[in-house]
Amino acid sequence: MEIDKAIRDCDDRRLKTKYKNAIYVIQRALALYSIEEVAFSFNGGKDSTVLLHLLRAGYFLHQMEQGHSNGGLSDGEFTFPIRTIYFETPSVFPEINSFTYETAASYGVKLDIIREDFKSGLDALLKAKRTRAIFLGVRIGDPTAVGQEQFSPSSPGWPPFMRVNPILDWSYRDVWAFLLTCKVQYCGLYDQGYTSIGSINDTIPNALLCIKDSAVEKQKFRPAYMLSDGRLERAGRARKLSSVATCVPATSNGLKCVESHQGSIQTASIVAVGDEILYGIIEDQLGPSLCRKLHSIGWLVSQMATVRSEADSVAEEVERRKSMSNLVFIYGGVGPLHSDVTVGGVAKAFGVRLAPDEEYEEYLSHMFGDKGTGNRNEMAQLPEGITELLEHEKLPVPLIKCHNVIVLTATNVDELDLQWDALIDLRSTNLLASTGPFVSKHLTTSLSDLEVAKPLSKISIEFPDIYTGCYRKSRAGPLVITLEGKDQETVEAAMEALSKKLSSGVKQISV
Ligand SMILES: Cc1cc2nc3c(=O)[nH]c(=O)nc-3n(C[C@H](O)[C@H](O)[C@H](O)COP(=O)(O)O)c2cc1C
Ligand SMILES: Nc1ncnc2c1ncn2[C@@H]1O[C@H](COP(=O)(O)OP(=O)(O)OP(=O)(O)O)[C@@H](O)[C@H]1O
Ligand SMILES: [Mg+2]
Repeated sequence: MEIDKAIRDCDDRRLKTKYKNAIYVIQRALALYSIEEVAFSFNGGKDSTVLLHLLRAGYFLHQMEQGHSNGGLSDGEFTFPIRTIYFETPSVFPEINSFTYETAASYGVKLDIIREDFKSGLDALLKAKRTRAIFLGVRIGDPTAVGQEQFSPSSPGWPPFMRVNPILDWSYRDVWAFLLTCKVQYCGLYDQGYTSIGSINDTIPNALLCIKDSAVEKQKFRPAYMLSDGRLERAGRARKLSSVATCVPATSNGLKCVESHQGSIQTASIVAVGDEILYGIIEDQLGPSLCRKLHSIGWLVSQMATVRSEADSVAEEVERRKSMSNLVFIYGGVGPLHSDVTVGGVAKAFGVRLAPDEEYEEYLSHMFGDKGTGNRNEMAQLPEGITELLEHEKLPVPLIKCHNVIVLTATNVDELDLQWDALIDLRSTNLLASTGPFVSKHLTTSLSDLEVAKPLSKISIEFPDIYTGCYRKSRAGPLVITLEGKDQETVEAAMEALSKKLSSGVKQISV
């Protein structure tokens, strides 16, 4: 088998180890699932090209182990036995598309073409054919790899199958070492400076490979394998635009909108991460405290959510909130433990990967001294290209800000106070500018909800800038009505009008 031979004959020890481990994962998958139950997701990209050849080798070696002396293939037989799916979209690069078809034809791969989005396509596939595991060319640097292992069940909300990622731990360099050592064909775009390929709408050649030659009019690029720092593999990929970005005037840096807002309403979302809160083992104290703090500076907290300690859950919530609020605060799940998935989830929400941050690492080594282990380095992995460190003399380690998402590391209210004071103090960033405090008026009444409903709704119509809210401490107790707004006179006028409407059973309380 030519791939296996090329690796055996080469003297790149690192590549040999990577190959051996990937083949091991493939063989375990083929032992766990029957050949009819597995599928390979192939799209002509460099990573899936690597995987195609690894699967060919892995299947061959698996067959040899099963006692087929020729790897189960009779002479001249070229049929690749694993069902192969390709999601073909109108925005695919024509070069990628033709490479996918041509490669499939060369290696006897029968392609199942799917022309739906990933989720619906997989749903239909699973309904039509029993598929328990899908091989993917996902690697650790990909935004989508956050939280994944070599065998990872599909995410909540996705059809159920096992994602098998044999090259998860391969670096950019490993991918090119493999393709060049095995002398296999790859898509021609990689020779034109493309280093990671999405769609024609979001991918350009990697500027780091640009050959600056003023004599030549058209820009030229070096081949992808010449990119020396694999962490910059995705530099030619545009950031994904959020589908709900219209809700607030979000800008590309997500923060311009927070600049000067005296009298206007700024909104914040709060996300707590922790299975313990959801199990009822501990009570979240930071959320309510943060609500009070934000309210005191005139911000509106539009949502407070608690999510599981799971990168996908964090990513989903942050993705939704970041485009609907001016700022998102997230806490819990920050650190080196297995359950500390918050920073990874934030990276995933923005479609970037985690990469080592030397400055942050420096802070951590000051803090932990020599006690650090490899885990400490993991803590210094931050969302690449979007992280700003918020430094303040009161903070031993800066806070992490990714566009409009702030990761708080506080574990109790005292620590939160400290971090809040630092954020307020960071005047240069104008992050948490006060938008003018809310003015609140409360009144209690012994009237029933039915009696109050109509007058109160009239007030909301007459005073559209005023928030009206009601609550009771018990079903039998009095009803407390709150009117709140930014303008003292309007709030007072609304309160007077309401008091008149509720002429009996009313007692105004001081604020
Ligand atoms: C076969 C297959 C299975 C996938 N399963 C999941 C999944 O379980 N969870 C998820 O969030 N995304 C899943 N995805 C989507 C990928 O994570 C990712 O969004 C996609 O490959 C696009 O990557 P790109 O943005 O790097 O081009 C799956 C994609 C494919 C092709
Ligand atoms: N349109 C698609 N059809 C089938 N599989 C896909 C598709 N898009 C992504 N995948 C799967 O997801 C994996 C990761 O995609 P990704 O774009 O990161 O890698 P790639 O396309 O192989 O290489 P590159 O990073 O250079 O684009 C692919 O290797 C493939 O297994
Ligand atoms: Mg790709």
